[in-house]
Amino acid sequence: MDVHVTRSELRGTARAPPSKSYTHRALLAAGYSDGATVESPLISADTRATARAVTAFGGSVAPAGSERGGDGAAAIPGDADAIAVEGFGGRPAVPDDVIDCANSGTTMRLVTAAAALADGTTVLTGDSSLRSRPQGPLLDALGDLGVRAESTRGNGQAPLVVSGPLEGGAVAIPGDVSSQYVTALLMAGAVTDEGVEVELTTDLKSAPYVDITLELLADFGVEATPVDAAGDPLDGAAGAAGFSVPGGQTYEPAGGSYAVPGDFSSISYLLGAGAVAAAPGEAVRIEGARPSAQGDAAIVEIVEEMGADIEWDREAGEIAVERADLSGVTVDVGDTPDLLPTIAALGAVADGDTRIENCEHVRYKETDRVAAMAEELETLGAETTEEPDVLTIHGDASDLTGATVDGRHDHRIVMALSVAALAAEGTTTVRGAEHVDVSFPGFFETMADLGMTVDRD
Ligand SMILES: O=C(O)C1=C[C@@H](OP(=O)(O)O)[C@@H](O)[C@H](O)C1
Ligand SMILES: C=C(OP(=O)(O)O)C(=O)O
Repeated sequence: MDVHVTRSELRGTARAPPSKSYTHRALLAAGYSDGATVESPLISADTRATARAVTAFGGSVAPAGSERGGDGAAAIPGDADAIAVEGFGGRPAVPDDVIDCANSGTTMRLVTAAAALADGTTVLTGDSSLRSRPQGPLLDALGDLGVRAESTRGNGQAPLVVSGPLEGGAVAIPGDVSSQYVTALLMAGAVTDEGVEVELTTDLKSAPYVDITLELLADFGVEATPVDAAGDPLDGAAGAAGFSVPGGQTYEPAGGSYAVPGDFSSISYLLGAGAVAAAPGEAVRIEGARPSAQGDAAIVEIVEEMGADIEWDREAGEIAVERADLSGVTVDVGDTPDLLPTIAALGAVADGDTRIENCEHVRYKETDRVAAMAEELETLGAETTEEPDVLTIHGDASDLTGATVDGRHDHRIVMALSVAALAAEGTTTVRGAEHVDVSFPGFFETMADLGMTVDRD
């Protein structure tokens, strides 16, 4: 599907969708439990993949309050305000079919480790994008823990074959490809007999996502600890040399339910759009923005540093942003890879250079987002410089004019280019707009409600 975005003035209030990262973890944690309710979940293509996996392992998912069973993930309406999960306990059944992780890297990593707990063989696949992403370090780690975990093509990419059961043990793994490998091992390790000790062989990228994992595990009564090189406990994942999770634990959320916070990766598009295109003298307001362990909340400070006037009432979870003349910034995205597309789009609108550093791991997402943003912003008239680990957008040499740009089958590229389109002369066509279904299904409806002129084919 193509959408056609015309330069617009925005005003009014939007609500952030629930966090995709928290929803994935809450659904699987509920699966590891004897059952729990996930409140305010994100219902999207990616989280439906995790819900399907929970069902495949012998659990069940249904809108809270509905009859048990039903068609599982597919039957959950997009506006479900809670999901009742029947858990499979610590031992997943061997699925009777291939688990399709669709476009979701988080699902594939977390479910690969879960599959290792089953006393049999599970096959996992995904769409062409997901089948091109790296799974090798997790497969090697599971292999070192005594599990058969292989790529059918022998190249560390899906389809994958996993044969358990995983008993636990000590394992070393790189931290600079995907933090999801660590999350996966910690979540599964808690229900093994022996527990899992993870040693990192490199620095940890995307560390705040492991903090999300640690926070959620604690909320489910599961203990997992980041440690320094001496093995001493740390308060969080930043700078950790490893992680330790005892076995034999039971997932049990306080009160039998878990409430998912708003998604700051999705908020970044709403905040960026307001900073670029809020009507003169008016603000764009965002609800559902309470603080959590999400590293992507850094977008507030980043857009402020670019020159926008932002008010964030953390208690109420409300952000207000007005349009501003933006200036370029230098940002390290080692902890916040998903912000690169948004920051790059804003850099194309700002004066001066925007330099996005420490971004090599952003090349391993749904697409190579460093190259994709460089190329598609240049189609709009921006000037960029791409290096292996740095993307620079030269705002002074960027004069955005509407054009046809390719969303690269990547939800974040689609949404970031739509933000850039708000500052371009004329109309911009964004191809592949349907991919917002992965993390923000109502994105274009939300933007239209704020005043974006958007037509769809
Ligand atoms: O754990 C998670 O929920 C995620 C971790 C990040 O991936 P990496 O850890 O692979 O950088 C991020 O890009 C992804 O959108 C979600
Ligand atoms: C990369 C992302 O998610 P995943 O790794 O789950 O595909 C994302 O949401 O930007």
